[in-house]
Amino acid sequence: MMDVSGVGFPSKVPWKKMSAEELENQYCPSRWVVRLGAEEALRTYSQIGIEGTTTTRARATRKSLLHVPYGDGEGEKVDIYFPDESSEALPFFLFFHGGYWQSGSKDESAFMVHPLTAQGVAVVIVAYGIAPKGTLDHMVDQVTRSVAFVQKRYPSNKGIYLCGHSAGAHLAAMMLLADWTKHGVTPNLRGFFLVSGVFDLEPIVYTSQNVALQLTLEDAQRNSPQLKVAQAQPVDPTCRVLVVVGQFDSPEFHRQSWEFYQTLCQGEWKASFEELHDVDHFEIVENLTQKDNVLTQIILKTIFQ
Ligand SMILES: N[C@@H](CC(=O)c1ccccc1NC=O)C(=O)O
Repeated sequence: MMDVSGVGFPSKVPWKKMSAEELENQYCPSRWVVRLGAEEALRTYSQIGIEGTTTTRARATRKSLLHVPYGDGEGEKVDIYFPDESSEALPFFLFFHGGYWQSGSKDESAFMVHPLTAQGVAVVIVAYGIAPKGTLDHMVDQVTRSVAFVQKRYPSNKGIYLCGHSAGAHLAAMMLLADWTKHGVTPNLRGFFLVSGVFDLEPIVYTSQNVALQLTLEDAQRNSPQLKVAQAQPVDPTCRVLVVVGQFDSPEFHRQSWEFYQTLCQGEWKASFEELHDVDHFEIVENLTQKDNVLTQIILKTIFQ
């Protein structure tokens, strides 16, 4: 009989039947890049991130507040980039970089600053304490505090939008589950952009990524929005959640995004799903440097709808 639900046993845990090599491959995004070799793809990604952030782009040309602390801990800093207008009644777009919770930094992740600030959006690039020094639980706490910080500092904001890439999409998705009561503020969350994310962390435990992360199965389950989001209530039921994956992302990354989207739909979340044509795990973010890019346009349309 056909499984019309699409979430029956065979489709739900295909990774459990994979060999260790196949699982490693599925969770190594650079191996799925078709336009370049794996190492060159990673180099290009970090080069575009650095160029977009420092030398000629965001920091040189936009009004900004750099290395602003959102907490007392080491590295708990954000960079805030502003549009030309001086109002603080702006939409705020927060970005959480990827790198499997063990690489990347805010200083090379300001990809989208130009096209978004040009349209009147303030962009906040968030740093968090990566592994092996930082634990995943601590990163989730840091990200929660960074969101609360923006709401407290800019109470007249016209909406807070969270965007994460890959591991950063996981951190952003954890904010769907956050308990804001202990932070003394309810952020004005209006949208989530979850780009090429990982939402069920259990398979990661069995890959080489876990050497630095040291996740137990319990850590992975506690930090898996896939397992928790159906029970969570949106603070604002009109808040949009957009799940996006690249055509050339691996089948496991496609499965992760699709199943997370389906679970969101089973709850009360206003979710949508997009597979972006002709892009891989890295181009999907690199292209946010361009104003005419399809994801840039989706983001702007969502913010200004
Ligand atoms: N070592 C990984 C790197 C990686 O996954 C990655 C690198 C930059 C930004 C996001 C990444 N993936 C998930 O967070 C790879 O070779 O694909």
